Amino acid sequence: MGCGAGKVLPEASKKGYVSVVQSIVAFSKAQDDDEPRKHKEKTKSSWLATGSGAHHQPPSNTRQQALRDGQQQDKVAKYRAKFDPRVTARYDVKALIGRGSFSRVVRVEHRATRRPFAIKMMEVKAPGGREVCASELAVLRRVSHANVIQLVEVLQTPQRVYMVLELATGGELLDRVVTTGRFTERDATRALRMVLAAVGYLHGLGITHRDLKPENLLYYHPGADSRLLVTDFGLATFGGAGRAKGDDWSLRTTCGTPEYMAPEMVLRRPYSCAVDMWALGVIAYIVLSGSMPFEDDSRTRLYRAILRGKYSFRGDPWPSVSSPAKDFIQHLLASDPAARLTAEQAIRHPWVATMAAGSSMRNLHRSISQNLRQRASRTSSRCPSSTGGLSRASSSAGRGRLMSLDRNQESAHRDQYNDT
Ligand SMILES: Nc1ncnc2c1ncn2[C@@H]1O[C@H](COP(=O)(O)OP(=O)(O)OP(=O)(O)O)[C@@H](O)[C@H]1O
Repeated sequence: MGCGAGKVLPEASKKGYVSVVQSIVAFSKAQDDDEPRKHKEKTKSSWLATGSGAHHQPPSNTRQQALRDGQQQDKVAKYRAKFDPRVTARYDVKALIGRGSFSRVVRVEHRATRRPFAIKMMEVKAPGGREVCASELAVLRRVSHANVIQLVEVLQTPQRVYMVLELATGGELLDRVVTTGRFTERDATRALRMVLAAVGYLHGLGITHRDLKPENLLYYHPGADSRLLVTDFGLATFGGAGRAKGDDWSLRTTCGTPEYMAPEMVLRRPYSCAVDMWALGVIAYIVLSGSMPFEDDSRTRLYRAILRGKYSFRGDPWPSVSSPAKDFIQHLLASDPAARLTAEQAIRHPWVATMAAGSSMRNLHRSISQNLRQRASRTSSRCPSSTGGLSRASSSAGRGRLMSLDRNQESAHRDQYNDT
């Protein structure tokens, strides 16, 4: 999922939006370690770890556990030292949650209130960092919705921006699918309704997310009644969604994660917020089956499959999945963006609206988990450095998040894939 070399920057933040940020502290000077970051490393758990991942393995003895605890403490101390003292005066850094392409995310506690938060520290001096940060901030300052991660405060230095965010402790969407032991179409609709509510809200504000995928959907808390939150607005942009119907075709930058990219984006045609709805179709397919509708080691073949709209409902658990669920996916994975469901229409689709009334009791958990594990072991045998997770595995295979293709690659790219 990491943004590799060759990225083109997203649009800079737009002015004129009212900020929901409670306070902004602009620091005049800052300490900076400027440590070069060679690769993205995530330390949090993933659904894969229920099978073979290191993060979930039980300690073989207490000495090893103590060693691990010590290592974790060292890491926290290291991260704490990287934070500007004015930030640590306000927030106590408790644990490292993960790292993104331009960011480190830590769990913190507000010293005065003892309330927990996440701080996403972004390197604005890194190439591309300023733009990603500006996009994310522009969007986060504008939004306030139960299913969208909430920005609480922004602290900044010349080198870094510290976004204080509400803390999501419930794990990623697929973690929950795997760990609950029971997963039905009703559960899938429950999750998708929350995502659709968020996406409908964003599109209504004229915001296109452009990187919707299961890893960017986090549960607020571990309980069964938790809200699901859309996160990671680094590629989000204003435009393409002005009328919330996907008829504002003003976006052009090719970006996102290849497996989730809509055909019009693959073709580098002007696109709209309908690209988010395609990504939701991919997410729905994954959530119901544990497999990807479009997947290939070769980026060329992957894009061709996307352009052909070539996916199938073969193999487990598809025979057990209801026709309305498949119909829902088909209306999102519609090659013609104008024919694709909008968020508003998707939430009214009979499968979603009835919460899969006709098929809610079938337990799909076993097949989904099996497919996820099989995919993970296939990926890790091809690229042993993979730490697991759908996108992380993809990333190791060289198919992580893209910001854009170079302008001069544009026509060659279109010729290469537009052969269907
Ligand atoms: N508010 C939050 N609460 C809990 N965990 C979070 C929060 N925000 C981000 N994370 C986690 O922190 C990690 C890093 O997230 P971040 O958004 O910085 O990068 P990313 O999306 O993983 O990578 P990239 O920047 O390449 O897209 C992820 O594992 C993410 O799930």
